[in-house]
Amino acid sequence: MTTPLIMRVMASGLSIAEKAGEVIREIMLKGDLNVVDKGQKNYDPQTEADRKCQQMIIGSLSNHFKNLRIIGEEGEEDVSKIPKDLIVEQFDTKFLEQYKCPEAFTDIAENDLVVWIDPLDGTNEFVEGLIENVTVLIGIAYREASIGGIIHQPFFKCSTTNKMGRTIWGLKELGTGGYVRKSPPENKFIVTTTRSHSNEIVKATIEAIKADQVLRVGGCGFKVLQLLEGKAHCYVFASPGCKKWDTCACEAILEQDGGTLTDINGKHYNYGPNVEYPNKQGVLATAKGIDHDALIEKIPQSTKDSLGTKK
Ligand SMILES: Nc1ncnc2c1ncn2[C@@H]1O[C@H](COP(=O)(O)O)[C@@H](OP(=O)(O)O)[C@H]1O
Ligand SMILES: [Mg+2]
Ligand SMILES: [Mg+2]
Ligand SMILES: [Mg+2]
Repeated sequence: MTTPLIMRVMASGLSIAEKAGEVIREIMLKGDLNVVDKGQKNYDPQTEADRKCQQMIIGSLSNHFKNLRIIGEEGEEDVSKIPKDLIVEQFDTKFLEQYKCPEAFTDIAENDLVVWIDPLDGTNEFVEGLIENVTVLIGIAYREASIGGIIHQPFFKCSTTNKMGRTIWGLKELGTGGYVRKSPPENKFIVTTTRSHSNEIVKATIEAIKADQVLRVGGCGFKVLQLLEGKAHCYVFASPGCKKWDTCACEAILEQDGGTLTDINGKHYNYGPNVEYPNKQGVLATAKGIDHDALIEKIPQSTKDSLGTKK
């Protein structure tokens, strides 16, 4: 019997994400990030690593899955022009040997899926040398909902093996892997939020939550890792700045872990092929066991009004 598509996409994504991590470390070591500002109004850096990893991920997935719809942060790619040495052929065989496809996903076809790629999440922090914040995000949507995700953290150093890089994954109805989940402390309430994209509404919303501690770090992926590993109770970003490629992988992993990721009104985003890219109603995520609805109640009405309530 052939391996179901969703398992092959996951296994290919796991291998590609690891290789993308190597590319990011190499470029960092070389020392020239070759930064371009792609922002219209505000500074929005893109480095050599964002560009090369996007080519690697899109080129490699398209090589195996010709009809897969892939949307990447750095724009359209002409797959025929992607250098051959960036193509990753491997599938993570350990993943395929260890896990069986969930019953609900055995009959998925390529054109039922949309894959959302953030080749390097936390670019601002990468440029500033805060490398722990950097992740590679591959999110899989089926029938408009996020069902699978991969977060690779290239600069994570394993304390026992000293190996650089780790890959965290989640697939609906199957489970998660690559990390050890931890609950956040019970004696205080910690919120994590943006470090480099704040504004008056973002600040006022954080104030209203009255957290005991506010962590300001880069990247949607890194903030969700903080929720998985008990470093924060919730992630609050009352801004339309995050895009579908930031949240798709994160949502699947966090929700499979028992947490929740929605907009600030508690609604899940639609990750279908024709949606707008910005998450216009912001991002609200809670770790397993944290009351998501209670957090929504704490968001000021003025914030909800300013971000709107439509899809
Ligand atoms: N105001 C804004 N303008 C552009 N991008 C924004 C943004 N606010 C958030 N983002 C994007 O959302 C991701 C997480 O942001 P933050 O680190 O501030 O929490 C980053 O992804 P990238 O680093 O992949 O571009 C960042 O660029
Ligand atoms: Mg991003
Ligand atoms: Mg990015
Ligand atoms: Mg970017």
